[in-house]
Amino acid sequence: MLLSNTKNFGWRGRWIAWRNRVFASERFQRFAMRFPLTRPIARARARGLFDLVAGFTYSQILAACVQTGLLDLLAQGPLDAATISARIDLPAAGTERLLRGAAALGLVEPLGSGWALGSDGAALRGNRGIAEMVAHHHLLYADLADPVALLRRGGGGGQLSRHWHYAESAGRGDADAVAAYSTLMATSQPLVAAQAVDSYRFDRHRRLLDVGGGEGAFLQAVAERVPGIELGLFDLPAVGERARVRFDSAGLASRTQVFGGDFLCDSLPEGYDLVSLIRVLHDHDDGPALALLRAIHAALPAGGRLFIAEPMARTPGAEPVGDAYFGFYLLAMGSGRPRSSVEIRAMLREAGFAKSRVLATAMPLTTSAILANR
Ligand SMILES: C[S@@+](CC[C@H](N)C(=O)[O-])C[C@H]1O[C@@H](n2cnc3c(N)ncnc32)[C@H](O)[C@@H]1O
Repeated sequence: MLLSNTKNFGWRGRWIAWRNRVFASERFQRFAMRFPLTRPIARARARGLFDLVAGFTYSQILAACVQTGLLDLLAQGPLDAATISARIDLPAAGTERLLRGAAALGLVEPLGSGWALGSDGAALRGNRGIAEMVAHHHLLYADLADPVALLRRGGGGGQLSRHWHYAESAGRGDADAVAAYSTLMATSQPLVAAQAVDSYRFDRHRRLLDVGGGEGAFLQAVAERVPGIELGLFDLPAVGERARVRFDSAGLASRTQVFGGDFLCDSLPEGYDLVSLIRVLHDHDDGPALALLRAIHAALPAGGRLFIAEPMARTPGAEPVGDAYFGFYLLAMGSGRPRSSVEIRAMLREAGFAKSRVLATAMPLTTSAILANR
């Protein structure tokens, strides 16, 4: 017996059912491959489907490139395979296999009798944060080895939730527990900071408090752009200590104040006319996320503003990053979910913010931004 009755889903349901019957039919697929006008589309769709099927293998080739230092090595200039093999400490056959796989993905490219860095390899190397993300992905992939089991147990309980200590033990984490994730956040912050700082006039404000500010990399980027602004950072005490070290060595100690605490139960410092939440909201389930927005609303003066930046779900052109990548990443982490800008703005209204708007960013794939008025 059929469970679904397409009639219940209106004309769109009927259209989708018809389209899917056509796309699934072998006769149509054969026709689309042969007919000159549909052939390029058929090939592109097949390639897209193959990438979906093979994505994990591609990621592991990239992981091997990062782990062996292959991309860093070729960034110094082209080399022959024997030298590469000796330098990355793989047997000749393994080196050849890796080079060919990486070349197929645009990470390296053959050059005469040797090998050079490929254009995508160069772009990846240009951002240390990406290499750090790739390097920690073994934790995610271990948790995703059985995705159905992960979905059944409701997330968490694996390697990634141990890495993000606060996901398992909300509001806690000693120096050892916070070290690895804080380093990852600080090295990947350039992916976000430049865009966030470009998307809004931070110089309209006198005092900025970055809540969940990590090691202070974002505030350091703001300080470089906006000379007069006073800066505050709120994070778990062990993370705050790391921020203090960064501010001291960057000569920012006199402009910054660090507050250690748990933003899920401690009140936030007042006297800041701008609060920022950078890659923080999506880490938390709806209840705590709403409580945090309410706490920020309470700490802001009338006319104060909240700036939120993180990758958001259902961002046009960047859909897989939200609900696919972060949807499953945060599931494995055991806390939070990616939200669309529409969902975040609805939460802001619920928390008491009078108005909010989406700000344009250069690369919504990594960073979307919202500004809310108290
Ligand atoms: C994903 S990191 C983002 C760090 C930084 N904003 C960035 O973009 O690089 C989330 C931060 O929130 C902090 N955090 C998580 N739960 C917290 C809590 N209950 N109280 C205070 N800070 C917390 C973590 O320690 C971490 O530094």
